[in-house]
Amino acid sequence: MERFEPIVAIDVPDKRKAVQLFDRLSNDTDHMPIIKIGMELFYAFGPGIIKQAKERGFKIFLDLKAHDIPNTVERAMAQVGRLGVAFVTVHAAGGSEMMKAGLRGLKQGAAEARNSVPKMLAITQLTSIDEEILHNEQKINGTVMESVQNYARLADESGLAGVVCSAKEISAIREVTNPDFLCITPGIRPDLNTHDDQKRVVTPKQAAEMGSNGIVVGRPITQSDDPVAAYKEIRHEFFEGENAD
Ligand SMILES: O=C(O)c1cc(=O)[nH]c(=O)n1[C@@H]1O[C@H](COP(=O)(O)O)[C@@H](O)[C@H]1O
Repeated sequence: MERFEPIVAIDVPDKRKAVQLFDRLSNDTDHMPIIKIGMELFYAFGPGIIKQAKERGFKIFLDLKAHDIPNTVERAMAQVGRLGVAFVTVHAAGGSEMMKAGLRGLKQGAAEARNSVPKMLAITQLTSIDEEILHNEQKINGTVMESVQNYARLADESGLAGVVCSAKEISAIREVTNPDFLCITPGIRPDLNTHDDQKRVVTPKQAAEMGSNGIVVGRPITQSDDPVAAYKEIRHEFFEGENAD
């Protein structure tokens, strides 16, 4: 099973803080994480911030969670394909037509820029959603697990590389998807007493045991007094000591 280096979500408001984290995570670690650039940094600093991370040797997970009509997503993904990133995200709730259009655009943009095609991942149910929100606000019957499983099947059928989900749903997803389908899992907390706004959380070790292909971790690293030490500890837990820093 393919397992990626931990994906560190650099959810910070200013460029200086972001670059400081890039420097520390590239200079002070033997195994560099994948860097996740999300809406906060990208809306403020655009492709330039990706370039700054790439210059330090990082692979980039660009998390803009596209969710729009198929034509708009196709055209947006054509632009993303030109940026030379490793992963991109779309919402499975946009439907199979949207996901297929996004993939088409991504491949076209990547080919034009002679980049390799980024892995496209579908958001299933955000890890901040629980059954109460599913039932009362989204008006979806059934369990979170069933909804996530349904979206994963749809993403796999649409040709995507994988999904973003909680590690808790991996075994249900594996029942309905191709063997090499990726499950990338945020909602990671080394200390399960600290949830923040996350609802479906597991530890790095539990994520590994549940078959996660890669963990996404933000605040437990970026808000730590020592982000490098926190990263190393989380990485060590995920890889259970093998190959660890
Ligand atoms: O797509 C994501 O990365 C994502 C999906 C999801 O369901 N839940 C989720 O938390 N994320 C992202 O994962 C990161 C989690 O951050 P922390 O809760 O600080 O570890 C954030 O950047 C979220 O945007």
